[in-house]
Amino acid sequence: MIQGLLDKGFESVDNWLTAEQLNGLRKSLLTRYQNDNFRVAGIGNKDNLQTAKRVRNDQIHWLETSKADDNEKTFLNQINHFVQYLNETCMAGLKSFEFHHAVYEQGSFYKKHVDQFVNDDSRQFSVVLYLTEAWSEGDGGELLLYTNNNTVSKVQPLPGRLVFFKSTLPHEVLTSNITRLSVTGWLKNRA
Ligand SMILES: O=C(O)CCC(=O)C(=O)O
Ligand SMILES: [Fe+2]
Repeated sequence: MIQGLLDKGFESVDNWLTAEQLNGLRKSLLTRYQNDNFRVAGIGNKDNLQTAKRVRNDQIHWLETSKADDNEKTFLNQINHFVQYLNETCMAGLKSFEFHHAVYEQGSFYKKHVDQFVNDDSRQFSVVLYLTEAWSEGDGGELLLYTNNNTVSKVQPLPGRLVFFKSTLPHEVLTSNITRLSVTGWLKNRA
C-alpha cells in the first residue's frame, strides 16, 4: 500500500474488511440513512451551501466514536490499526482521524477538488471504502485521481475496495447512475 502511494500517489486494496464486516457496515449506513441522520454535504469549513451544491451533491453522516454501533466500531478499530502502522513504518506523525458515511444518490457527483482546506492543512491522507452492494461498468461514480504529469487514474467503486491517497492530490467523483455508498475519512497530523 505504501509503495503504491509513493509510486503513483494513491493505492487501492480490495477486501479490506471481511464480507461480514462489510455487510454490517453497509447495514449501519443504511439504517442511519433511513432514519434521516444524513445531511447534504458542504465544501470547505466555512462554505455556502448553494455554491457547494454545484460542486458536490452527496449526503453525509459523521461517525462519532461515542455513538458508533458495533459495525462502525470494528471499522474505526481497523482504521486505528492502519494509522498505527503508518506511524510505525513511515513516521507519518498521524494524531487523529475523522470519517463520514456518504450516499451519492443517482445523478450525484463531486467535482475536482483537494481534501485539504486552505486554512487548515491537518488532513494528510484521504481514505475511501466503497460499500455499494454491487457495481458494474456503466454504473458510474468512478473516482478520478489526477496524479503527477497530468495522468488521470480511474478507480472503480467496487464493493469492499479501499482507496488511499494524499489529501493534496486533486480528485473527483464522476456522476453515479446508481445509489453509491461509501465511508470516507481523513488521517490528520493534529488532534
Ligand atoms: O467517494 C469517493 O470516491 C471520493 C469522495 C471524496 O472525494 C470526498 O468526500 O472528499
Ligand atoms: Fe475528496
